[in-house]
Amino acid sequence: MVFHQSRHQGRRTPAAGAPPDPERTRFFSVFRFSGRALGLVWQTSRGLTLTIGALTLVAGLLPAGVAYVGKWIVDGALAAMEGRAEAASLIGWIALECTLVAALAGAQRALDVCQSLLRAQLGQRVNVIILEKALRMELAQFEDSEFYDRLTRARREASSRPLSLVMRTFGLIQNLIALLSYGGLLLAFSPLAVLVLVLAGLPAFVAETRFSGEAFRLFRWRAPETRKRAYLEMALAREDFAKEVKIFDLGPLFLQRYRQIFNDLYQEDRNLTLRRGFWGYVLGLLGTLSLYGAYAWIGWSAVQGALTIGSMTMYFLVFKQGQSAFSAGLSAVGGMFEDNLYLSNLYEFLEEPDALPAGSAKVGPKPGDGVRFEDVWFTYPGAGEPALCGINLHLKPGQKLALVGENGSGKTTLIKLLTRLYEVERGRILLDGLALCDWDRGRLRERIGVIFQDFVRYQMSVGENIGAGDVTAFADRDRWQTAAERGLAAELIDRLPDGYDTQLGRWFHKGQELSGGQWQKIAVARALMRREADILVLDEPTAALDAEAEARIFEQFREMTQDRMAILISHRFSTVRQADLIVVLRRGRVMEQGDHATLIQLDGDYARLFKLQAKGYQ
Ligand SMILES: Nc1ncnc2c1ncn2[C@@H]1O[C@H](COP(=O)(O)OP(=O)(O)OP(=O)(O)O)[C@@H](O)[C@H]1O
Repeated sequence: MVFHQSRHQGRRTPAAGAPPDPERTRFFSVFRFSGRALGLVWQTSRGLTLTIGALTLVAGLLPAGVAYVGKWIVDGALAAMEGRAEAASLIGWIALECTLVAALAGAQRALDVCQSLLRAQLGQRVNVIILEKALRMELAQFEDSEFYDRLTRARREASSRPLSLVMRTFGLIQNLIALLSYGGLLLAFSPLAVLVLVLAGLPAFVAETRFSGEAFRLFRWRAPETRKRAYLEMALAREDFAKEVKIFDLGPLFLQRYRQIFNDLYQEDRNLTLRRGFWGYVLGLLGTLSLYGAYAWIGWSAVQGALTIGSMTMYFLVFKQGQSAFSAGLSAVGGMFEDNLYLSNLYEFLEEPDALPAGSAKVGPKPGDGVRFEDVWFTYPGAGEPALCGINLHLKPGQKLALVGENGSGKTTLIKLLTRLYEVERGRILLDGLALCDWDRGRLRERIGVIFQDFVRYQMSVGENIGAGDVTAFADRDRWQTAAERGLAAELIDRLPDGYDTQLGRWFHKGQELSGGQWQKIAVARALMRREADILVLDEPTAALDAEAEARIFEQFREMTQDRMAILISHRFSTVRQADLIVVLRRGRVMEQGDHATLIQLDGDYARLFKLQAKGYQ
């Protein structure tokens, strides 16, 4: 964890007199996502999208109708009071008004219902799109913290934003329709009144748009802080951290950092919220002033006899509602701007390049040639030094290779390249005479069974933990059993309360925790699920096993892999010495290679380390 780094690093704070803010020039371009969001919603549910469209139209038109009928009711009542008309004629207008209001309420409620249904479907759809994309990406991308931020940002907000954008678009249309119909009514009074209505709402809109852009920039800048906070929350609240956090009494320190990050973020939030609130109020006042100005004007016209009382009440209502429709429309535009900004995160993530395309070969030109590393170089993204430098190796079918070397010498990296989790930077790795990148990805995976030292402890049943080694037999109980027996896990599984159905881990109800060595046995069984694999790789799988279990596993392993290739990474020389080929790595280079006898004779690194360990047992 690196916390000392300044949180303002890499930020662009707009300075006075600075060249045009790129964020601002992006103001209009961000609207490019509106179409894509609409497309997404349309593909999610055409029926719901169409229904929402129709309801929007109805809900937009009805309010003006309500205002208009209101005028007839007031005028009718006045005429009846003055004896100019029958009071009974009012009933028809009132019934119509009642119907219109009921229809409007119905349309609004139906809109809410459709929106809820669409929200659930769309949230799921966007999450699936994000996860599918994540599956297509390279491991290296996951290890890049900026990529991880993009993924987190996309996941955090993007599932709700497309719907929000579409609902706001519909809301905007609804308000525009309402506004046009109000405008139509108000025009009969005075075109100037329409202009006042429009102008009074503009400043609030400009301010709102500005603030929402600012809120978005805060959101983006904060991704690293948010990640740190999430990490600290995890370290403080998760069971697998609890042991160390308690023993080392790290809780108060972590909590203090957690608070500090919040305080920094809160300062910025508070600032923005206060400014937003202040300007919202001041500019909103302008609207209130124009409303009462218009009331005075309309009232004065009625007093002058230019308007009937019914028309006066209608214009009052129309102006008031027109104003709220206008500001609702404008804030919908502001919200759309914000939604677009957030959606740009989603599309930015989705536009990340996929993993490099693989070839389609299912067999190589030299079957039986085994694995060759030819002058292989590799540097981790962002690392100063290469992790592997000019590796040359040849492993033939039936041969067992042991990789030894100090920590960080490149053993695991070599396996990651062999399994194509990373691409070689220079040189090539050949299987049966064909470069790995030309192999069909699925075929390559079938041929290699691997278990890494940091294997995953799936919070699933024991059987599924083993079955994960071969998805085609994920639920095949016979295969679980065979693999478990070979991995020496069968005995421990039999002692578990529900055998292969025992839930492992502590996340779920009745979860059973295993010891480190027991988990390793399960992991070894997982690697042994790959019956078809002719290259088996065990990256320090036995570090937590007792000596007897280790010896038995390797015996099994040798038997199983008689005609296959096996690669073993281990710091235990008692196991390593049995390999046909031992490769000693140091700082990414092959220092020595040969079998045990040759290397002992060479009297180099291997011989020194071997003797050191042997001495420990004397
Ligand atoms: N994901 C990564 N990103 C950047 N550098 C890495 C990454 N993984 C390993 N390295 C670096 O690459 C070098 C080789 O690491 P590797 O994991 O291959 O060592 P190893 O020989 O397997 O070590 P160990 O015996 O400790 O498991 C190390 O210097 C390490 O710091």
